[in-house]
Amino acid sequence: MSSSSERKPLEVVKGVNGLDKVVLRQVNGTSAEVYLYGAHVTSWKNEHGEELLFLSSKAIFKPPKPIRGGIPICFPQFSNLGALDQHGFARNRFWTFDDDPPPLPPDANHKVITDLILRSTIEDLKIWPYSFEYRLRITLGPGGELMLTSRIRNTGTDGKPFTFSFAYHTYFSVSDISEVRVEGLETLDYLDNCQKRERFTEQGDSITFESEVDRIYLSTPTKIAVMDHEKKRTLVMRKDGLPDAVVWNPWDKKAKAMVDFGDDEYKHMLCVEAAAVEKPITLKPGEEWRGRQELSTVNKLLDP
Ligand SMILES: O=P(O)(O)OC[C@H]1O[C@H](O)[C@H](O)[C@@H](O)[C@@H]1O
Repeated sequence: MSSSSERKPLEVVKGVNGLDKVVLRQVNGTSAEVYLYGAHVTSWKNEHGEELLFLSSKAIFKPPKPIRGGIPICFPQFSNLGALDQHGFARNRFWTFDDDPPPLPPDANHKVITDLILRSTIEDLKIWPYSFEYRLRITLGPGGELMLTSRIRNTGTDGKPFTFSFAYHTYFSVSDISEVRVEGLETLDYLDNCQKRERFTEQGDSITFESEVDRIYLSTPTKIAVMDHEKKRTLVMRKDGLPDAVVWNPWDKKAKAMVDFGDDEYKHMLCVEAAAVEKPITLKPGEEWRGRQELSTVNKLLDP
């Protein structure tokens, strides 16, 4: 077993079914992994090696099926809000290393960074007739904070603008969904996918879970906290350029209906998805959009 000092901060290895993945490691023992397939983060571990993201034991690492868990990228369409397949095609594509990354920020020296890139292909243009370049920067900070920064540019030369919706579809690992509380979404309006996507207002002082939840919270604060009572741990999401937040737990019935999801796994996961849904983003040729989320943990329950 190589010691942490020998293990490289950034390494490309073969993952499940021989799919390439990038492993990012910090000296404090934190780590993250991202598959080139879907630019899909599948692991984010704290300094004790505890996994903070949920990955289904039945996840199918076989294109074109998206990986169930981790952080799927929903682009250029969230859910069924458009003519494409559910959540668009970015999560079903092989991304490449951005071999010409933009210059690193001045404070990069203690961060581990990898850039992945997706460009429109001839095939993609048939289903979504817009040229784009999508750069995803994944950063593991010195304290183990995990940051995803998406830069999406309209590279079209035909003068055509394009419009897209987007989400980082983050699956958090939780001890017991009935012991989880979400802070930061109180009093907000949401669209309830379990009630024909009708608009409601959140009444609770925090969100708890006793049944299926599938809500698009609108114009949310930049910080959302997921409290795991059993672990006495708070998962903190900070986001920028992503005004909405989707909260999803399939509960028992939907769990049983998903082949790539264990019947009881709904008890140990919660999706909180930084998103741009209510107001899709329009880019003219040459324009670039940036959407960022940073995940971190606090080893206590933050006061409401
Ligand atoms: O099964 P998927 O295509 O990955 O979608 C999984 C879930 O994603 C989001 O959370 C949507 O709000 C849900 O309605 C959907 O069921």
